[in-house]
Amino acid sequence: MKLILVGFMGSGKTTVGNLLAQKLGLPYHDLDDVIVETAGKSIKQIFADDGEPAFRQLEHDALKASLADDGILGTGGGTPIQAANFELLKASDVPVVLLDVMPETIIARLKNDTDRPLAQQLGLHGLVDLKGQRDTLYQQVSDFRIATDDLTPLEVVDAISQEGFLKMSFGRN
Ligand SMILES: Nc1ncnc2c1ncn2[C@@H]1O[C@H](COP(=O)(O)OP(=O)(O)OP(=O)(O)O)[C@@H](O)[C@H]1O
Ligand SMILES: O=C(O)C1=C[C@@H](O)[C@@H](O)[C@H](O)C1
Ligand SMILES: [Mg+2]
Repeated sequence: MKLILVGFMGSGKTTVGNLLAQKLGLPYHDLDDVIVETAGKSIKQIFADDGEPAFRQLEHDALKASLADDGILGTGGGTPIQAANFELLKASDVPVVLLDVMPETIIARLKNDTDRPLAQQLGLHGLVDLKGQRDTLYQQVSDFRIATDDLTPLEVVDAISQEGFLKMSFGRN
């Protein structure tokens, strides 16, 4: 991989990752999509049938397999929180960018979402607590942080593109 995006649900990893990959002419890989393809069912269905631990094992296997691929990787919101995944991300020499969001932004972006099982289980305020529990790990795993609350997805792409590591990795802007 050339760049990895991490951040909480609704931070924009999938949206921004797709746009960034398009801009750079690189493939985009979304870890949640890799998991769905491998399992042959939706994330919601994996949680319902097999439980969260089974989902986390699939997620770990997908991360390990994907790191060797070329392109941009958008992780799942919980990916860096699992210790083994945190170690994999820290050990890789791929720049990790944290897309950050304030609680109000998460609530605004996910209020009509029905596909994220944790959002359904915890409710919007439970989600905000979960983000608080995860924030330190998101920060520790990442090389660079962007506060996305007041940026459009394209502005987030521009902010990433302006970073030195991107020029180094891609040799262009
Ligand atoms: N910068 C932004 N400004 C406004 N809306 C955004 C922005 N980024 C993402 N969104 C919107 O927020 C919602 C969630 O975005 P997205 O699916 O990209 O998040 P994610 O980080 O991939 O979440 P998950 O971890 O659950 O996969 C989408 O409806 C998307 O259009
Ligand atoms: O934050 C999380 O733990 C999750 C985020 C999504 O991307 C999915 O990976 C799944 O819904 C779990
Ligand atoms: Mg996503």
